[in-house]
Amino acid sequence: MATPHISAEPGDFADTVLMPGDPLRAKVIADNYLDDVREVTNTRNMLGYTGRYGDTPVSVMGSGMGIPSMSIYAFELYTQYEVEKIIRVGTCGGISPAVKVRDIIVAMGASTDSSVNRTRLDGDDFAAIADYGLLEATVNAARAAGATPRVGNVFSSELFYNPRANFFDTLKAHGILAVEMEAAGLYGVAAETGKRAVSVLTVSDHVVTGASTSADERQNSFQEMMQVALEAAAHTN
Ligand SMILES: O=P(O)(O)O[C@H]1O[C@H](CO)[C@@H](O)[C@H]1O
Ligand SMILES: O=c1cc[nH]c(=O)[nH]1
Repeated sequence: MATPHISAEPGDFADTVLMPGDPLRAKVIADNYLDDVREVTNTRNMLGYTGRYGDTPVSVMGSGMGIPSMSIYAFELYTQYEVEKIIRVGTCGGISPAVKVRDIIVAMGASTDSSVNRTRLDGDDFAAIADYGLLEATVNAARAAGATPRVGNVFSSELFYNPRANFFDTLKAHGILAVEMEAAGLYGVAAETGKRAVSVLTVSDHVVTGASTSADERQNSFQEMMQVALEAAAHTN
């Protein structure tokens, strides 16, 4: 039975779904990392695939950009397709001076200017946090791959082009590692539905220093992040 936004049948998704923002990235992941792959949804071109990573069934599907889009897909995957774990695999802009382009960031928490989680809590603040088991598996997988993951708080911004004066300075002063646009929404949906989530991000550019990655570097760091996310999927109960 399809949902308004996903055309898959019950049982088409694996227990764990990797979600990049870009649906074409989902296709790249499916084509390059999964065996026995089949497309399970393509409504609105938001492509989704299910296959195997080694012995582990894994799905991958685009989330689109921003908390509203991620929230729709995550909610339907958790509540209609028995998905238990979502691993967001995305890009982010570095904020902290401790963070460099190509670094892997694991979002332990996600602050936001979005009101979605306050809506859930009738106006109260909500600490949007990753599932600890997924976080630990992701950090372990990154270390095993020889990377030094940065683990901490990111900011999920409603606006990519944010007009607030001193916006990045304020985030930096509060220890925010990086800015992106979905993690706080994903963590809110996971909490609401009693499911699990983590966000692993590669730093594509540094919004404070102005450093950026070449297309090749972006591709390499994305591949490293994918391996980390897939290993975490394979090693989380
Ligand atoms: O690379 P993805 O996963 O799309 O993530 C980042 O890139 C998009 C903005 O360019 C936003 O979705 C942001 O969160
Ligand atoms: O949301 C994002 C993603 C990458 N870089 C940014 O500056 N913002």
